[in-house]
Amino acid sequence: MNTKTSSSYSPIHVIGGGLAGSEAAWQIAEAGVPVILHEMRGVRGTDAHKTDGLAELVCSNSFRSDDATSNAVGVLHAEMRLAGSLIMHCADRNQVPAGGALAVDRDGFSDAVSAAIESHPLITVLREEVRGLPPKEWDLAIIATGPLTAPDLAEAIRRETGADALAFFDAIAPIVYADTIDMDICWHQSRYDKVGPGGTGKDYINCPLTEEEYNAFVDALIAGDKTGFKEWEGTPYFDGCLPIEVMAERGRETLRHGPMKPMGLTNAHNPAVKPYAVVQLRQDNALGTLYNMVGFQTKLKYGAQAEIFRMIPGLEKAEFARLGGLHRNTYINSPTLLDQSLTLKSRPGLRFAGQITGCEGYVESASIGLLAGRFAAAERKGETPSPPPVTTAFGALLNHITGGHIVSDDEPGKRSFQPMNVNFGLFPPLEPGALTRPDGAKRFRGKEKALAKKQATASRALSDCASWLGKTA
Ligand SMILES: Cc1cc2nc3c(=O)[nH]c(=O)nc-3n(C[C@H](O)[C@H](O)[C@H](O)COP(=O)(O)OP(=O)(O)OC[C@H]3O[C@@H](n4cnc5c(N)ncnc54)[C@H](O)[C@@H]3O)c2cc1C
Repeated sequence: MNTKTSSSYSPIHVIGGGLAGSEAAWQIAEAGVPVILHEMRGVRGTDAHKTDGLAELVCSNSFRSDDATSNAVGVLHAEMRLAGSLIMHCADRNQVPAGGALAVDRDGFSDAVSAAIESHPLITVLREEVRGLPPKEWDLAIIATGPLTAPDLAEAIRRETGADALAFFDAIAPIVYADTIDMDICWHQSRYDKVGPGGTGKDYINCPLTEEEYNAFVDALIAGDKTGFKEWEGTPYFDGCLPIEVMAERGRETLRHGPMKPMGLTNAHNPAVKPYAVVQLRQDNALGTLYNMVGFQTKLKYGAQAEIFRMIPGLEKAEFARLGGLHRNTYINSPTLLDQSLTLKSRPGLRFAGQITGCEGYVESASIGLLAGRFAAAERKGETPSPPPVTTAFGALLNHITGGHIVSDDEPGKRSFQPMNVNFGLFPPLEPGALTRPDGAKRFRGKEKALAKKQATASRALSDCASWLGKTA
């Protein structure tokens, strides 16, 4: 095996070159420790990945809100940037306009991550499927094989952990060729004309529906031909990623209050008439030739998808670059299995990272990869890994996964562990008296208080993260 080893340390093995594994490998190498990154794509694919590129985004191209002042995922972005994240660096350089969100050109992003990893003097990439738990010689290793871990390794993990496999469903949304969207019916506008970084307030394409069109669309969704998935019956959906037809089944108005809400949008072709519902499409590549249907993840059969989505005004002649789909998503019961440095308690030296630990989302997966990489590098150098304070977004998410924050009588493993996006509910409450109005008055009114709490939590997180990293925020 030809490995790059211009370091006195022996290598750490990272299995899986997705968002978490790529970030973990980068952090280890930047700490001066060599890495061998094992990625199976190129030899074996998954049901959702389409390329051999590292850190491929399997569905949406959005890293969600980039607002570090009052949004938890925006705070996580900022903390990752402070910690020298490769994933954030490449996302920032491949940004496409998306209102207040950070969305990326998916190919440009993955190419940038691949180039940085493959050219790093301390990282060796091996294209191979790892079929079992790391052998003894790999004394330090990280498993970051994601929700679509190949079956042999998934079975080996199940045998080692002894726990029943946990799983839920994730669905992906279709992507449309922009030049097949009828712009005599649709118009460009961001909700409430919000202007994000590099944006114009016109970042989305909007398709208007009348009440009659909306009702016909909902009926068609409910009647549509669904993918058969009997073997997975009883597996729950992740609530943040419900298939659109499942939302439609929950009530006629559900979609109009969810992904099809018309608020903050004015039909440029007919400003006097308020649309009853709106379908939004977000730019998916830097060229602006592809747009994804926002919140339209689906398990409808391919034929049914094309037919039903062409009922949407403006999409009558839409051609799809990719249709939606449904995938099983596997994760481990981390609160019982992992310690605070993401090490498997039953096998010192073996860490887990990314979505397989039970976090949810691209940014969260990458951030847990970042932490696992730092912890493993510290261990290799004979240092004690130091977890981030629980007041940071890193620490809040880590504590959700490892269960360290549970102070009730319940054992961590006894609660039902559900994958979760980062959110302010995971952060500890503010210290008494932490909220003060700029004018010095004590009382906040209504929404003002909720916003002030988020802002104070965000600012505490960034300053504590900077101290943890030995930097200034
Ligand atoms: C269908 C689907 C849609 C999703 N959509 C979104 C979304 O829109 N937005 C969002 O924020 N999150 C989404 N997620 C959730 C999650 O953010 C992504 O799955 C994310 O890619 C997880 O990052 P990861 O690094 O943990 O796993 P991955 O990015 O999947 O990386 C794991 C890597 O490990 C490799 N691998 C697997 N088994 C082996 C093996 N045995 N040997 C070697 N290599 C192996 C895989 O090829 C892959 O490259 C989705 C998940 C799924 C399953």
